Amino acid sequence: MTRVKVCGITIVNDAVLSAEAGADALGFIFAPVSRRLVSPAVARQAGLSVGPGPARVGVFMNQALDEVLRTAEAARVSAVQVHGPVSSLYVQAISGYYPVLRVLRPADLAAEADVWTDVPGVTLMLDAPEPGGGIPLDWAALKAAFPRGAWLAGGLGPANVAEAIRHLRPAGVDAVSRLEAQAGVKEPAAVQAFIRAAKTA
Ligand SMILES: O=C(O)c1ccccc1N[C@@H]1O[C@H](COP(=O)(O)O)[C@@H](O)[C@H]1O
Repeated sequence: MTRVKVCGITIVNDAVLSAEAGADALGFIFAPVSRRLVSPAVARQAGLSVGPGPARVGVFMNQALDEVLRTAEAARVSAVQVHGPVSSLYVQAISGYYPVLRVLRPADLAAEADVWTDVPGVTLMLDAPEPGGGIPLDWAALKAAFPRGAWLAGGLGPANVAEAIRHLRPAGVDAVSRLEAQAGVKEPAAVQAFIRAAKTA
């Protein structure tokens, strides 16, 4: 069954409702550019409030390695998601401490996907060039190159996630924009419908 990540949690109660709806992972964005920026303290409290079930993923973009590790520790996340043009050494360093979701854009696939094939602790995720922008990828065009075991993000929501899964059979799906009432605030019905649609696809 496809695993489901609900990203951009900024409120403890949104973590609880996502976990109750069946989310396998919750995303906490620590990239300062994001409209869904959350503090490590709130992320930590949210993690404590959902019990041992869902993974807690810290999301970073173009941030220094020591900042990533310090923030992840303070927030007590269980995995780290890495966006941006960082080196493989940077990703490998983080994977010594946390399972990593390494996010690539379709344009990066040819150069970078093979680097991470069968590397323990690193899982690929395909996302649109503008993370958190709500723009879907061209699933049909990606089909031939989509790496086995990779996750999919980019403009996914209740209305299109089943179709995306049918095209690419990702190991997991991830969404933000289409699950929100406003930036950083979840729309409970959308979260529930997204998880239901992904799990039954
Ligand atoms: O959502 C953000 O603000 C964000 C900022 C910086 C890095 C990642 C961010 N979000 C990631 O965007 C994708 C999906 O977004 P959407 O569903 O297309 O809106 C997902 O990987 C989030 O973790």
